[in-house]
Amino acid sequence: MVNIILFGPPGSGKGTQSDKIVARFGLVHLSTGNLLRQEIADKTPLGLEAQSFMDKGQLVPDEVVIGMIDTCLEKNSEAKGFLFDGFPRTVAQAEALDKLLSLRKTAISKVLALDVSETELVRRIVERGKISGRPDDNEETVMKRLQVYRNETEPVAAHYAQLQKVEHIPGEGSEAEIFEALSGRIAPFFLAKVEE
Ligand SMILES: Nc1ncnc2c1ncn2[C@@H]1O[C@H](COP(=O)(O)OP(=O)(O)OP(=O)(O)O)[C@@H](O)[C@H]1O
Ligand SMILES: Nc1ncnc2c1ncn2[C@@H]1O[C@H](COP(=O)(O)O)[C@@H](O)[C@H]1O
Ligand SMILES: [Mg+2]
Repeated sequence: MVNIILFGPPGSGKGTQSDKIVARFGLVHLSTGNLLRQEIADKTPLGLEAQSFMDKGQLVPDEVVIGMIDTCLEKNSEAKGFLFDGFPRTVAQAEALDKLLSLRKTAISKVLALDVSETELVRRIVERGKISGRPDDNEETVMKRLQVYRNETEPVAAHYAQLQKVEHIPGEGSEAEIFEALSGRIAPFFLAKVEE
């Protein structure tokens, strides 16, 4: 299996690039943000619990998102690999993911981290807020989300850097350029499989 974490702060382009990556490589896209927004739209108890955290730019409790990912891994047991977007966001989530994958005799192949300046992140999210309908797409909430990212999510990169799994990719430029840079890091995992 090929398991990629697309890592980066809010607004760095994870969702945009995920759509292109799954189309090219056939990985299953697991975006915890999208899954949580679907739970909210469906008015499930999980969605109701998550909504208050999301609207304030806070993280949803670890056990909630880890449970969602476990269910998705189970449902997609035949997948050739996964593209994780917005997960893991805490070291506890990363450790849980490593365990869930190892139970399935697989592991994270690569963490691709998109680097974008804070000014550009805020600009993109405020712009996206004009059309997204996301209650957390406004300047006040994005500042909170960036603070949470620095405090709780950046240590996830350090966790995978210890395992030599992290590569940084410039996240500013055209979507096509960024996609080619990401694809160039993912393709070798598929070539290696063919040569085995
Ligand atoms: N290379 C780029 N240049 C300029 N704008 C971009 C680029 N890539 C994505 N965007 C725009 O920036 C906004 C944020 O992108 P996207 O939704 O992909 O980010 P994200 O990392 O998934 O954010 P979040 O974590 O908040 O879900 C979108 O409106 C998207 O169209
Ligand atoms: N992995 C996650 N852990 C905790 N909370 C999460 C996680 N993924 C998403 N969330 C919540 O949803 C919003 C939006 O997420 P996006 O990835 O930006 O769509 C995030 O601020 C958390 O509240
Ligand atoms: Mg996104």
